[in-house]
Amino acid sequence: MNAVILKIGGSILAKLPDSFYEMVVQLKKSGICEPVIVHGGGPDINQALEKFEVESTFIDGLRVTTDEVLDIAEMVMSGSVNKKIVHQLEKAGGAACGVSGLDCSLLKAAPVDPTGALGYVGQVAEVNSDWLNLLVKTGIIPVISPIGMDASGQRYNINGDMAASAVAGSLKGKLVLISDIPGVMESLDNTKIIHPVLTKQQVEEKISTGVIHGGMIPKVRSALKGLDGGATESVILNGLDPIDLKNYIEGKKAGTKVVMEKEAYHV
Ligand SMILES: Nc1ncnc2c1ncn2[C@@H]1O[C@H](COP(=O)(O)OP(=O)(O)O)[C@@H](O)[C@H]1O
Ligand SMILES: CC(=O)N[C@@H](CCC(=O)OP(=O)(O)O)C(=O)O
Repeated sequence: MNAVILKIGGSILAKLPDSFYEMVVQLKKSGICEPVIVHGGGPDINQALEKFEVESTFIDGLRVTTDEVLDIAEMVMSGSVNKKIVHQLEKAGGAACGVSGLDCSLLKAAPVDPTGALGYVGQVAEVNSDWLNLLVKTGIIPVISPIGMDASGQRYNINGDMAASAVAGSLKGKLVLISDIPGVMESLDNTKIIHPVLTKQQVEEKISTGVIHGGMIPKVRSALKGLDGGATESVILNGLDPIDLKNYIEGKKAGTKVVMEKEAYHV
C-alpha cells in the first residue's frame, strides 16, 4: 500500500482551502496513494483552555498535561477539530472516518517522560495497523486524533507530529507534516531561506543553536523518528499553498525533506 500520512497542524487548520481537501479526495479516488490523516489542534486547545481558565505550559514544544488539560485536549481534538476535517473531506466527496487513538486501541501509548515532569504526555508504543489497513482498504480516509491509552487505561495527550510519525512508520508510508511555514527556515524573519533538505546532524545542530525552536522541535524530531521506524520519506510542507502537496506527490521539490544522511537524498 502506498500510504501517505498527512499530518495537519493546528496552526494551519483554519486556513486550509477547500482545494486542499479536494486534492486529498482526488488522490484517494485516483489510486495515486492512500491518504491517512493525523491532526493536531494546539491553537484550538489553547483557546478552550483560556475559556475554562486552565493554564498550561510547554517544554520543548510539548504541552505539560494535567488531568484537567487532558480532558480539554481530548474534547477539542477528538471532538470539534476531528469533525471539522471529516466534514471538509465529506464535503469534497470523500468517505472519511474520524477516530481517536482510543478507538480499537489504534494508538497504544506510553509516557514520554517517566519522571512525570510532562504529566500525561504520551508517545505511541504501538499502532493497530491491521485495523487501519482495513479502514483504508474499504475506501475510507481515516482521520486520527492523537489521544492514546496505555495498558492500565490511562489516557495520554500525544503531540500530533509524534502520532503521525508512528502511523507512518507502522504503515511504511510517506510522512508529510503540513504546517503554516514553507519549510524549515534559517530565520523566521527571513522566510526566503528555506532548507530543501536537512540531515539528522543538521537538525540537532539547528535545535541546539535555537534556529529550530518551539513547535518545530517535535516536528523535525518526529520526521527523523518516522524514518527510523519504517517511514519511507519525511517532509515538512506548506499547507497555505496546496501546490506544495501536489508538487511533492509528483516527485518535485517542495518544503523541507528530512533525511538521516546526505547520501540518502537524491532529487
Ligand atoms: N526554523 C524554523 N523554521 C520554521 N518554523 C519554525 C522554525 N523554528 C520554529 N518554528 C515555528 O514552528 C511553527 C510550527 O510549529 P507548530 O506551531 O507546532 O505547528 P503545527 O500546529 O502546524 O504543528 C512555525 O509556525 C514557526 O513559528
Ligand atoms: C503533548 C502535546 O503537546 N500535545 C499537543 C497536541 C496537539 C498538537 O500536536 O497540535 P499541533 O499539531 O497544532 O502542534 C498539544 O496539547 O498542543
